[in-house]
Amino acid sequence: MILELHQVACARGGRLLFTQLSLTLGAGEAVVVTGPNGIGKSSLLRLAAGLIAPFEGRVTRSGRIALATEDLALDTERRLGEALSFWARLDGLAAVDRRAAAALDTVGLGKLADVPVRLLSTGQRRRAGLARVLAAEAPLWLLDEPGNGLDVAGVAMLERAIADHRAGGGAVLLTTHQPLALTDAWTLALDGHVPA
Ligand SMILES: Nc1ncnc2c1ncn2[C@@H]1O[C@H](COP(=O)(O)OP(=O)(O)OP(=O)(O)O)[C@@H](O)[C@H]1O
Repeated sequence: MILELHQVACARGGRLLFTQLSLTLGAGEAVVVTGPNGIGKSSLLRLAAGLIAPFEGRVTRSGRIALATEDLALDTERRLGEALSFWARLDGLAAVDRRAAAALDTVGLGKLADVPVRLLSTGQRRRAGLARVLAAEAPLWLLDEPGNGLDVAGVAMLERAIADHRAGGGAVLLTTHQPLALTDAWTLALDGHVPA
């Protein structure tokens, strides 16, 4: 088990968003969270990441996580390669520069390692966010709308990265409004968990 949510309820701003949500993610599994704007998809990822506490129920994780949201979480003043190495070092990983370079190559940004993060385009920022996830080598990926702003090749790269991560025993919980080609992924429709 990489992630388990047991009978979880989530409240934000004093409002109950969803209740009675149970979910188990094991090695190689992927769950796609669906639902309309504002239903609580990002909140669910934050719960899974441990950034917010459940109102009720229990969240259990067995290892490190890599979370990618709208916020790039890379130092905008650093060069891209250095910004990625910084995170990998913080995660206590070895060979951080090599790891960062490999991740940048995978997302197609290998030539931009020396460019300051603030100069990246929208899609390049998305790719950089995925590079941060790749470099973290965490078993659990939590991806909030990872395809936003990506071109066709970028979406294909994202799908491949997710497949490789799962093939290596990782798990993925993600939200998306756009269709992504993910083999044998479960869909979790949050609509079914909105309190009456
Ligand atoms: N820090 C916060 N304090 C209070 N309310 C919040 C907070 N963060 C989110 N909310 C509220 O929680 C609800 C769910 O937000 P969330 O971002 O989880 O939705 P979502 O399903 O991801 O939406 P979208 O599809 O638009 O990204 C919204 O009504 C939002 O206003």
